[in-house]
Amino acid sequence: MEERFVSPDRRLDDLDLNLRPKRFVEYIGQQKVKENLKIFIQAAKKRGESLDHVLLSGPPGLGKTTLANIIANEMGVEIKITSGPAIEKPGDLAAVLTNLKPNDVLFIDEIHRLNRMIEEILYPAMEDYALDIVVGNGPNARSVRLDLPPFTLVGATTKAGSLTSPLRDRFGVLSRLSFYDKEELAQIVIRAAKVLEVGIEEEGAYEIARRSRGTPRIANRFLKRVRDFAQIEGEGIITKKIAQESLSRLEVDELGLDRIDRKILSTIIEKFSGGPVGVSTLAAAINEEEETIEDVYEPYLLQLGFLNRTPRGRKATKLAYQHFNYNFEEEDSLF
Ligand SMILES: Nc1ncnc2c1ncn2[C@@H]1O[C@H](COP(=O)(O)OP(=O)(O)OP(=O)(O)O)[C@@H](O)[C@H]1O
Ligand SMILES: [Mg+2]
Repeated sequence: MEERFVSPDRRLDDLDLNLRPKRFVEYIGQQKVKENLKIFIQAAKKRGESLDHVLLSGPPGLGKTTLANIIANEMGVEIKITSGPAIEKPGDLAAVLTNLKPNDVLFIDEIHRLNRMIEEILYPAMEDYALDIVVGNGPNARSVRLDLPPFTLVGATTKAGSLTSPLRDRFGVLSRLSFYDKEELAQIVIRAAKVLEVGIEEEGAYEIARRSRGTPRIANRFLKRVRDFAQIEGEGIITKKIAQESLSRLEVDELGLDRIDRKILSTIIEKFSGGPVGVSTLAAAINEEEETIEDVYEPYLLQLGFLNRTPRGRKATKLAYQHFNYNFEEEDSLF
């Protein structure tokens, strides 16, 4: 299968766990989020308490899992990792909760995919560090309350809007990650190049940064491919020229858009006269999952100002027409 740099498939990255920053000093960017968390962590440690529950939201690959691990490291506690879809039965959650030690971090990835029944168990756990379980059945069934140690729930989601409000309200800290700017991404690439032990010129790092759609995961994936070109066809050092040539060969344009982005926009423009078109219709037209379009591709196209979300569907903007060399006709004015 063709390689997809934008893909949220995390298995690709797990091969390089050492690329993942372990402490705040190595975690580049997200200044506001970082500064706040640092203070909350210091204060919790000073009081000898657990950190308040933290919700991390933002598009794939911006560093939510990384940050969850850093929080545990900085607190000096252990992290237990699970995910919304992995917790199927109340017993699954009870097993995780009862294994926590005081002040530990419980990381629930894709927390918007928890089912309602599990959510209900989570509420008293988050609020009172208590687990209500039903023992016995039929007329003998009764509810027993078990005490849990104080702990920190760190939830991660690409869809903060899909969280139920009772769940969202139980988080004390809501941190929203945003796309990284070019300087930050260039720093991330330079740091990763050091870890991977490949030479890189600053201009080369910027060339990768510019095309990484504000996303560290994509920057690191590009870096690894460009490294191959540099080592086989170059002198082993990533220069601007090598970075440019290899990224064009990977069909990533100078804004970091790939074949799927181009397909999304050209379809809206050619087949749907620029939109509005509903995301399900669009997904069927280009043979992609609706969720992939919404979670993976759209956030960056919206950020670039190439796409508008309207109540009736997606519209391509003038900027998109211009970038892909289409003729843009202004909408008829009523006046
Ligand atoms: N601030 C950062 N500084 C340096 N590297 C980073 C930073 N954030 C993320 N990375 C790199 O990007 C990779 C992807 O980050 P991470 O897995 O934490 O993203 P995520 O937000 O959890 O994505 P998903 O929503 O798909 O789970 C990490 O393995 C790490 O190498
Ligand atoms: Mg993650």
